[in-house]
Amino acid sequence: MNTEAAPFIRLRNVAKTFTRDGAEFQALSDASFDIRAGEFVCLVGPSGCGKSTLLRILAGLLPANAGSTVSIGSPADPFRPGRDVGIAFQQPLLLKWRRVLENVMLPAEILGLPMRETRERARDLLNLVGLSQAERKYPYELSGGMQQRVAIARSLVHDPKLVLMDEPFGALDALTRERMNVELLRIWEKSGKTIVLVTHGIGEAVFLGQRVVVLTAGPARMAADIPIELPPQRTLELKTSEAFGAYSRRIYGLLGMS
Ligand SMILES: Nc1ncnc2c1ncn2[C@@H]1O[C@H](COP(=O)(O)OP(=O)(O)OP(=O)(O)O)[C@@H](O)[C@H]1O
Repeated sequence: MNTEAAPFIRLRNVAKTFTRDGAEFQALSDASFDIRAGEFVCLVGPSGCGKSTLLRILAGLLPANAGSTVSIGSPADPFRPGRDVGIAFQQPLLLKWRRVLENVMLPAEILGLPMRETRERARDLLNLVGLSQAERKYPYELSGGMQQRVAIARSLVHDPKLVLMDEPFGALDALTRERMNVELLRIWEKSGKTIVLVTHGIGEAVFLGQRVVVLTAGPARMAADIPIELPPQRTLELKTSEAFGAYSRRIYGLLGMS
């Protein structure tokens, strides 16, 4: 008997074809990998290789081609895409007329979850992202990094099983981005969520991911699924280590950049 727990997400031969100007266009082909519950997986690859397409398939926003297997959750604990997914994008997309706390509460409000518990949870999350002093501020009063922290708190407020992040730090300056990477790992450890994060940054993927899935363009396909065996306590010094450099070089090589 197989005693190993079934993965939380199972992808087999996932492909997506779009029709453009009357012709078929392959945006993603043959993505096959598993994600365990609580794992942090990064998807890395050049522009147009199908990263966001894969994220949209995981979010249940886009159907994959026939023949693809996308299985999330289990029959005993079925996955409900609208309810169980939290999303953070490159732009924080906060509502400018709502205060920080009210922005964080929004997904739970839309889902009709109880307000009192939601407010408490939103406060806990603002504390987790280091913004408990800012709950009554408006988005324009916050820096870009602070706004992105609000967006991360918002993605967690309805207690989703899966958090999908599409270049969440792409709009931030390099130093804030590095700081947010460390913060995100801390938030992930505390929240125990399964996170799938899309990035163009090879260093960012190696630093954050327990695994890095490499996608290539022209044609779009999955090139590798690499376990990152670096110490669990990831500090910025790690980025100068030999092991970190070796993982990064391997991914640059897969992307034809070395
Ligand atoms: N709805 C759609 N209809 C037609 N083509 C699409 C659609 N969505 C995406 N594409 C195309 O599929 C390809 C993959 O797009 P996708 O956004 O997944 O790439 P990406 O790797 O996330 O790129 P980037 O890093 O630039 O965001 C692109 O060529 C894109 O133009």
